[in-house]
Amino acid sequence: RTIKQSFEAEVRHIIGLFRDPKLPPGPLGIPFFGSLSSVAGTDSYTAFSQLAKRYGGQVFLRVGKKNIFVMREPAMIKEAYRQTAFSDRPKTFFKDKDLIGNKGIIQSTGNVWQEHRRLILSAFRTIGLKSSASVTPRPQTSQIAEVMLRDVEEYLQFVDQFVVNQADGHIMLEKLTGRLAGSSISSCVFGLKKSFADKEFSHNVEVIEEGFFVGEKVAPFELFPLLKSVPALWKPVQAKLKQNHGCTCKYFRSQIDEKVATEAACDKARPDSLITIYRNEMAKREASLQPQILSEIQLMQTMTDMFCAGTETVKYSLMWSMLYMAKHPEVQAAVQQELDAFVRSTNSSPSWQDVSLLPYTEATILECLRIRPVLPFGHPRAVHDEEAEIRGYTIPKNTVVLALIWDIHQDPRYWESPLEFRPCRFINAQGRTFRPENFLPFGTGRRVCLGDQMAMMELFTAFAALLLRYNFKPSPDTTSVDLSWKILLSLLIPNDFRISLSLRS
Ligand code: HEM
Repeated sequence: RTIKQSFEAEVRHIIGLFRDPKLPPGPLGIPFFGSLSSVAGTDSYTAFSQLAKRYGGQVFLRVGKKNIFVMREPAMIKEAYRQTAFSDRPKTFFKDKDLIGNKGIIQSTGNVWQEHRRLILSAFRTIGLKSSASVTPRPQTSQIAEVMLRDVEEYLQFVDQFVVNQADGHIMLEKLTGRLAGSSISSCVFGLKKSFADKEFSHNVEVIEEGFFVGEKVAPFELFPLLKSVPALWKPVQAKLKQNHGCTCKYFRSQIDEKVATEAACDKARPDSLITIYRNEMAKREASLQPQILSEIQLMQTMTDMFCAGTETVKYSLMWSMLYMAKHPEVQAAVQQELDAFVRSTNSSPSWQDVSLLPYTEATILECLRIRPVLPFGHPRAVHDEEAEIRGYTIPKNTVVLALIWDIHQDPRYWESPLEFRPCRFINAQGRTFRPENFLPFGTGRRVCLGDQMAMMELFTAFAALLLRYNFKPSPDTTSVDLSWKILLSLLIPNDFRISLSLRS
């Protein structure tokens, strides 16, 4: 009966596609499979990019059970992503009630999302992770910059060990870089310093990393939910999802307890973490009997989300920057020259507070984010409650929406010689860095990345420290640096992260 109903629904849907002239252009597809054949055989990014080009800058298609709308024109993306109608997230298994449901910040929607986004933004301003309107440097930001510098110093001690023993060192370097990104979130956002040697912390970073691989396994079930009726296929994936979710919940629950236990020693008038600010706000609302959206469970999911959003993105961005330095020794030398001159004149290690004095270093990081944006189609959005309108097209309810940020970053209409690695494109005539309007590594619109400034602070601090201390070269067992890539769920990651580091004299 279910199969018959599904078949009828398919036929109705396909007929609908044929008849609706307001849908954006795209391939027609066949019952059950939709346009699977148009996207199979290559990675998802390339497939969507080719289709969007073929259909004039946007494409609407159906793959299995999902409607997908893909855009590659920056003006259209900005217009769509400003609208509430395009601000939802796809309904995936992660949104099931016994997993994440409507919690946290990444998957949540409606009031829950709005309240959490507002609260996190305000907490980030208080902590010093987001600029407020004022241009004067804030003491909180310089304190955070110091904390990041200390995390990076610990990272370098571990990287030194890898430099001594380089056998399989690239795997070690990748793991350490993940831990650095995680420890920054912990110390700067949660106000809890974590040592790289802390086993529980390292395990949590690994579970979050593994989440992306598990997410890949879930994808076929999202497209073809009928596959879930084959227990041998679905049960192991479902069990892994639940196990990892349980593990992260337990870890972040313990982090809240740890923070509460140390809170007494903190200055309550100057809260130093998202945990404290969140709990203070919760208590305030409880006292004034306001309807409660905030809760300990919501806080736990919000912490998980911040950790997920901020760990792999920063880790892979740093890995790409190391690969690009090994590939472009002339850029590497120019960055090192700028950094050496800074250290000679100030006798101190560069932190985020010095970014304006090191424009070429910052420009090199921006160029890495342009040429290898780690979220090349952003984080998927969705149209849910009602259909949406954009440029005369109607996008039906329940459509997944993707923005091809990487296509924009490689488009010769917006960038001169876009395939070349040229940090100077981010430096203006006055010698200062700037961000062109079609530079979108952090997305755009209502759900634009909340951690963009934090990410830049981390990348700058770590990249500057790495280049001051090491030379990057191709690994001796390869002929040249491999800049090829693959897609891991929604991340753009290096195909082969083999690289050689040596201490500078
Ligand atoms: C190089 C590093 C990073 C990159 C390239 C990046 C990029 C992005 C992108 C493209 C989005 C999707 C925006 C959209 O839906 O339109 C996003 C969302 C988000 N990012 Fe980042 N991100 C980075 C680091 C961080 C860090 C360090 C944090 C937190 C500390 C963070 C927190 C978030 C959150 C919470 C969201 C979801 C926002 C929402 O749904 O309202 N990100 N990021």
